Amino acid sequence: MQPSRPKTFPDLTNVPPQKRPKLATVVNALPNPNDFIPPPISQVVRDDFPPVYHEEFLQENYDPIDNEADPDLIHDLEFGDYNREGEDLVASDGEVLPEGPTMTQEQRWAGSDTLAMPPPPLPSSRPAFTPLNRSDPLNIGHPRYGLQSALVHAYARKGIRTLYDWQAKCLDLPGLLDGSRSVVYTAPTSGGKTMVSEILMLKRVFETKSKAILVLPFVSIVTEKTRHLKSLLEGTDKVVAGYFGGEKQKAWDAVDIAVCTIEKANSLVNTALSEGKHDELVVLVVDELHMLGEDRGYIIELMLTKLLAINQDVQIVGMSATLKNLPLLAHWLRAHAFTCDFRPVPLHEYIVRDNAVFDTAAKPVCNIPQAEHKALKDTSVNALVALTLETLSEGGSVLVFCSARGTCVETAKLLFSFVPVAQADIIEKRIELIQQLRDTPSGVDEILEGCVMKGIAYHHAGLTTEERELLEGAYSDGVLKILCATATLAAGINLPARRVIFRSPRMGREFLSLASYRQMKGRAGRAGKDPFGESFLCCTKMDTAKVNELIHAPLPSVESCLKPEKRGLKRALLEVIATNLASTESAVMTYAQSTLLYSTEPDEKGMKKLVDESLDYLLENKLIVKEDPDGYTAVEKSYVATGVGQAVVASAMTPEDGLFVHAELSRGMRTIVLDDDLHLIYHVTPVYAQCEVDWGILRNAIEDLSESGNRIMSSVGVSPALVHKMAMGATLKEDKPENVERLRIHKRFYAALMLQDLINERSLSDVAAKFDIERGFLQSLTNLSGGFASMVGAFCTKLGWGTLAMLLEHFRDRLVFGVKDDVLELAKLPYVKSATARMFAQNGLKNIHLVAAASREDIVKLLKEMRAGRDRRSSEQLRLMQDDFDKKKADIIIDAAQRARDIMLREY
Ligand SMILES: Nc1ncnc2c1ncn2[C@@H]1O[C@H](COP(=O)(O)OP(=O)(O)OP(=O)(O)O)[C@@H](O)[C@H]1O
Repeated sequence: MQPSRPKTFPDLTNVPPQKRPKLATVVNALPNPNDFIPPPISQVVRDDFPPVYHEEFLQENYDPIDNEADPDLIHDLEFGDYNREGEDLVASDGEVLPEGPTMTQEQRWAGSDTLAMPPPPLPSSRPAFTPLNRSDPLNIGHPRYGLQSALVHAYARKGIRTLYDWQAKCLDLPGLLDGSRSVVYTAPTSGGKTMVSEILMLKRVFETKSKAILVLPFVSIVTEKTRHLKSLLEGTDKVVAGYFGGEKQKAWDAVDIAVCTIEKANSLVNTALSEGKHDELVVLVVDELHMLGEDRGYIIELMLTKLLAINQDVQIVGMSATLKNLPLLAHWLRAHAFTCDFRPVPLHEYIVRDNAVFDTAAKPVCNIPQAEHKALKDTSVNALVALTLETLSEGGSVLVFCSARGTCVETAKLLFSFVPVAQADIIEKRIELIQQLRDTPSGVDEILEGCVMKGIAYHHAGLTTEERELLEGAYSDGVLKILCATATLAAGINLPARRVIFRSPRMGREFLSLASYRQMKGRAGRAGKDPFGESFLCCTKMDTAKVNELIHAPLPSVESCLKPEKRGLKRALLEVIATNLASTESAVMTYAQSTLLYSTEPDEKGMKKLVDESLDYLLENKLIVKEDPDGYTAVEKSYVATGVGQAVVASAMTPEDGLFVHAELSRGMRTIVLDDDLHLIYHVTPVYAQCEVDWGILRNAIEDLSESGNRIMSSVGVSPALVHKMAMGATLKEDKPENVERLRIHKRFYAALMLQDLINERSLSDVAAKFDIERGFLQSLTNLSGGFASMVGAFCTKLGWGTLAMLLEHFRDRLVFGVKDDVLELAKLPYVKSATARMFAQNGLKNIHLVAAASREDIVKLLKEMRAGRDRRSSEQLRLMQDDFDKKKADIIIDAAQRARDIMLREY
């Protein structure tokens, strides 16, 4: 007989691990549409885990400051006298609270993994005790950290009141807090590295009234961090701005903290150098410093080398979770090296093979019983489902890393069959999420919609930015419990999970790299929510040896990418010459000797040869010229950047891309066709977009071109004969430079055709279908083009081609908003995407002034009409919620239009 089952999962979040029911009990108690009851796991994994709870965990995570308005609490923060070094915990009302188990300093230092003790019960309600003492060096309000009260409170609201011991020790290194020494440090993922850099950065910015740059690897992290710092600094006079991609850049003069992608940070440093404003920069923080050794990382090396070469007092703060040759990097950056292996949430790592679970020493831990359900015959699928359900039953969340986008969708669908329906309150939030997904420009996929109802989603680069942001937010808020994702998720924003499961040790066709594996498994364990995190790597027998190698591999040393076989020195030297940092041969050589490359291999002769070869390339391609000494004072010839060389640096292109763009623009200027957008679109289509041409589709597209389209095609060098041949199956080998160039032009033209459709207001989904690509790819192409349009604009401005620069800049906006000229301003309003802007215009709201004067009812009516088709699929409940939401949206739209109108009137 089937056991009677409750309708929902039991909520086990606050139940200590040993008191939780074993997996078998939990799973058997689940409602299951498919009558699936996995047999009991013979030995529950949980039993083997030391229940690691400790005082620090409880204190850091019990957050009395959740209640922002509590005046007593604010008082306590400022005047409290809780002494961490042994005194009692004193409640705000004077009551002395019992002490939990404490860690010795050594235990804290060694990391919490070493501490195993029974968990003290979590009190259901606990009075706010005074956790801070301004004379305690661990207290973030201690004067040595120079944080203003507003900042201390802001951190406290985020749950950070005291520093971890390692953070305080690191900050205590000589010269760090006064900014006179640089530092590079490592700590495991989620170890709290960011806090150290933030204290250093904020202290200096407030004390010196100078600027800081924070360098992060991806746009998503730049936006997340910009938001975080803005909320932290709210109410102070400091301005934070994000610099990335196609965004219009805020003038650096008006900004105190610039949060940048690597490329943008380098551009800011170049601008500061050429304008002689580099002394305004006091701190430069580089997160993920190990990226120095990766493809884009050479720009980090160029940037840091420039700062080292000017001998300015810029404090460099570099951090990473995966750095092996720390001393070498510290030596190069004239910095302290600091390392620690503390992780506030311990991580347990396992390998799963044929339903057997092993620890990293290959010791068997437990067996996952094989279910009889036919969908679970494959042992890796069986393990995936059992491991996922167990964590769900405990109220935890799961990240399932999959090797490809298709596998993400398949995995989500598979889990959908076995995950039960949740409680009503969370269902409501999921319905809201679905509605928001439906409201995105491309709507929501039906599979995703179904999965979301059960708290499952997939996440990969094929989704649009809006979709990904909504899913990420819902996952962080606990509305979604399972994310099936590709590696892009781990590399992007921080979305931790109780349990991380790797469906296989492969990403795409490649075996997992050590760096990716570390980053992905590091997502296990949510600080403040989980007592520990777990990572399960599923593999087959065939993979055993390679998996073993992976989990025991030492970290690779970071190497310079300026080696001649990698990036070389061309861009580096062009930048220092164009920014007047070095002009003579000896100065260029001094700069080259400040690189990581030279620091790693101090071979003067080898470096001289490399410098000479690079200078020859720059001279040959007329990016620099050699000026003779004046015969009186100068003893050395000096190098000067030509107009094109200056333009390449100002636009932040590589010399190769810059030369290509220059050649194309010069040709284009002679034959420019202005009766069709396509020509200008072609020039803002990124030369580096990874766009594979479907030659059959290209052939069809060029057959449909207008007469002016045909002129543009031949003007840029697209050959219909070649397209036809390729569509018939011919190949063009990239073994000759002219073939490489021809392919590059055809790829660029193909991408330009996609962009042309978008700015003529065809929907993302339609264009993606026409060119048979994913919507996410298409969207990232538009974002890249927005960024590239700004680069080409800067290029033209530097060359004095002002009119062309203006035309291209205008296209930047049209690309970003995907609209024709007449509704561009409308599309910039919040919640008004291209289709809504067009709908407004067609219904008489043709400009900002008219929207500003419109009534809430007018706007609500139009918004309702916009989603009329989609509403047919919605339930009554959902429609009512949507009506409410429309009213809020209408108010925001009108308010934004009124503000935009006022600015326009003022400027006029
Ligand atoms: N002293 C502290 N007290 C309490 N929480 C902290 C403290 N320091 C950091 N945290 C919290 O720990 C979590 C992880 O910290 P953080 O993001 O700084 O780690 P990280 O080492 O930079 O991780 P990653 O390698 O993933 O970037 C964050 O939620 C942060 O707010």
